[in-house]
Amino acid sequence: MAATDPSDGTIINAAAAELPLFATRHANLASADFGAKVLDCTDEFFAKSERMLQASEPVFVVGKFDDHGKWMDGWETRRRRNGGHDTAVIRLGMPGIIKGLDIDTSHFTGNYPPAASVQVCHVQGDPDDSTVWTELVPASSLSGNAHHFIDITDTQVWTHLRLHIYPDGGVARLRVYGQPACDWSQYDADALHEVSALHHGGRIVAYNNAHYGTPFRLIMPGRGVNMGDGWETRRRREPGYDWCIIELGHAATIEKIEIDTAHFKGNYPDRVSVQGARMTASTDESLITQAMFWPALLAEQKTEADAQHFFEGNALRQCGPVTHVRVNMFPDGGISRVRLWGRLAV
Ligand SMILES: NC(=O)NC(NC(N)=O)C(=O)[O-]
Repeated sequence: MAATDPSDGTIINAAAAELPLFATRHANLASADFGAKVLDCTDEFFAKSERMLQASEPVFVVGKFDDHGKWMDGWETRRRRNGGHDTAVIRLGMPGIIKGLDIDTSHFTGNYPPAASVQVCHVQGDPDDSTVWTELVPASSLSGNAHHFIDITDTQVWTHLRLHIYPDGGVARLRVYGQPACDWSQYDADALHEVSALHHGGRIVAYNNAHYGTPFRLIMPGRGVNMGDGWETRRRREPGYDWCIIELGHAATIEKIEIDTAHFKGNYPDRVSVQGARMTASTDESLITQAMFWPALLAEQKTEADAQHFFEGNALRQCGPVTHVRVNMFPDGGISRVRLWGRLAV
């Protein structure tokens, strides 16, 4: 099936498409890893709705059956005989602005739903009968055993989704890519905060290369689980170095930096450095053009394999409040996590 331009919201069949930009730059807010949960669903006879939120890629296990029928890796309802359609209500792991969706019907061939739609809401706590739902994706055709990437241009913060499938069937994974929102008014303005963290609104803006791994994992909570859980570039065969730009969730004066090379042993960078900049606009284009002047926050430092490196005090150069940082790896390699703690700037 031919891929079509996602900018008009057209659904794309992944079999013919590269991953869209939103899926490479944003975290999946509907991932069980972040605490996303299915709160309610009309039916889950064949396969539990919670499987739809697993971070792992869906699998098909030949010959695996349970008491209900064929074991399927996703959410699957029974065949409806009396009209109506199935729904599932999902609480996102973090409230956020949704940039794109993937309704993934991988391995559902004779039992995928022919259409789906998505509604969203923003509520304190969980939705109830009085909740007003807003349509995010109108009823759209699905095909079997395929990704359906849907570009979203909305700017509001949402807490929950309601997935409708028409009339019934199976969805392997629902992925909701977006930018977590952080309400800084709830935080102590004088304390030190991890301003680069994903859950604090940190964002990977750009990088020169990410042949292996996924750069947004750099700003995830916790330590990496394996070498795939981080940012890794291809082997550099020409002069230069690799870099990645992180937009902080809040402008801050940086007091502490962590570079964690967990699991990178034969491919950790020889050296790292960090630069900072205060930007007025946050579009990718303006960053690239303004990137001529990036004062050093952390001069080049030798790194070690599979280790956390902490830099604070005199190890850091002060350059005032920054909104963005640029992490450099010399000449190339892999980093699992980057964390920057700072005092919030006004
Ligand atoms: N072979 C099947 O998958 N059949 C049924 N589904 C499961 N999971 O057994 C069905 O009717 O959709």
